[in-house]
Amino acid sequence: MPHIDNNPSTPGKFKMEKSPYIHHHHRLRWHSTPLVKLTFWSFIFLGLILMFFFRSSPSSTSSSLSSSSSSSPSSSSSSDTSRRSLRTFSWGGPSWEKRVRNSARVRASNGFTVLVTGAAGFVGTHVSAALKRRGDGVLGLDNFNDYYDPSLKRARQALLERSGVFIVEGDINDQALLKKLFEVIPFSHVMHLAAQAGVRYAMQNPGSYVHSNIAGFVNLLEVCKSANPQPAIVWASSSSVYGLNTKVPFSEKDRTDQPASLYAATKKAGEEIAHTYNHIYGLSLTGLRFFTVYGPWGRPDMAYFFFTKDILKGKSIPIFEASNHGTVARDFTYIDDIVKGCLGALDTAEKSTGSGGKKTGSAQLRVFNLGNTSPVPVSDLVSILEKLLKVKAKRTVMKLPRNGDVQFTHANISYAKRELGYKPTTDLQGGLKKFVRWYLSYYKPGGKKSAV
Ligand SMILES: O=C(O)[C@H]1O[C@H](OP(=O)(O)OP(=O)(O)OC[C@H]2O[C@@H](n3ccc(=O)[nH]c3=O)[C@H](O)[C@@H]2O)[C@H](O)[C@@H](O)[C@@H]1O
Repeated sequence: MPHIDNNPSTPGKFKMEKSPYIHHHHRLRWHSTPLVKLTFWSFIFLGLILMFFFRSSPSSTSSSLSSSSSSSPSSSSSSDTSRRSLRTFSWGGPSWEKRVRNSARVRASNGFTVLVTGAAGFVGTHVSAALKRRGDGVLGLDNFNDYYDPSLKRARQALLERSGVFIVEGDINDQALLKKLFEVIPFSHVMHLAAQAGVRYAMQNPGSYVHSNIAGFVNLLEVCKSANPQPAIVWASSSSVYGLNTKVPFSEKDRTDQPASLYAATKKAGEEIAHTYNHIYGLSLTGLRFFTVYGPWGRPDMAYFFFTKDILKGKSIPIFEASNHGTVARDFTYIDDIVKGCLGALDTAEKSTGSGGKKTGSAQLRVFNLGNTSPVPVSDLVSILEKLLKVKAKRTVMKLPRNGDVQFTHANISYAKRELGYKPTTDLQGGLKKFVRWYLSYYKPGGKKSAV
């Protein structure tokens, strides 16, 4: 976030700081020249305007930022980022508070009160809807950034609204907003899914990953540790933390100190940060390492999604392969299975132990793989899509770019099975069938929506 201190110092500022105190006689000299006086006061005036501009973002506004580009992640620029940083959100007031309370109202006996960050995102929408369906109180939070087409996020929001879930518009970096939410609702759980996602985009906009996945996460944990009662937190880590690990299938005990992308490094940092907050403040924390989640209402920046769009358009699709024609594969995991894993993690999360910002005993700290245990080569993913779409893809085989991608992922899920009762039941063929059905109805030719 741009800060007033980050503005380059002006010559006037420099003179202001140095001259009056260190070289007193110089100060007298400049004040004798009208031109110097004019320049001096112009800088003061400019400085005041700048100060007013930055300070006038009220505390009820947040620094959005997290991300990036317009519809395509590749079109971002630093000016985009700073423009977004100044985006404001309005929140507060009696009718806003009423919507917050209604949304968070628990309907089932022993139901939870869950704050879902990233609720307009792919996983966030599905998890919020599932929690609401079973009678938990759910409040969403999302900054609706334009990393990918925000109209899809708005459509998900409308979907949730119909089931009674209100999404507060704001950023996880906005401490005043988070504090306010905890003042209004004593959340029993936080499902933290807000993040800057995407492996390859991290090379174009590294700051957005640090801002959302590290600074935003720390800000959220700061508010949670001071809340009374402290909530239990379940949050999204990533299969990418295994990085260059070659031992398969990936087990939670394997090394995760060789991330291949900044994205992976920020998720790994999140796991270490979780350890710290658990250790110092007694926060109950569960990290879920998602393995390439796909399905209806998915993310347009992911391969299965834009392959579908491009196959339908007759545009060629780049299929990555490793050196020596090595297969690139992913343990694609269907959204409904991931949702079950998220609910299982919430249901088995123990209470945090801290109070008044102080730890009173040890608390639960867990990390689970949520995968499908069945890696599929990317070329097979394309073949399945061709059959479902009844269109032949124009394939362009390319070398796996050296920008963060790993060659394969494969989850060992026995720990999640034992502790969370996690058992994926949808294979890639069945899951893509549901995705394609959704895609075709959402982006109906002649319909209102156009594929991003
Ligand atoms: O499992 C995870 O933790 C991660 O899964 C995905 O990352 P990724 O597996 O790279 O998903 P895609 O970008 O959809 O790529 C899927 C596969 O298609 C390949 N691909 C991608 C893009 C492309 O143009 N061509 C291509 O062959 C990739 O190498 C990869 O093997 C998500 O984008 C991340 O946010 C998430 O954290």
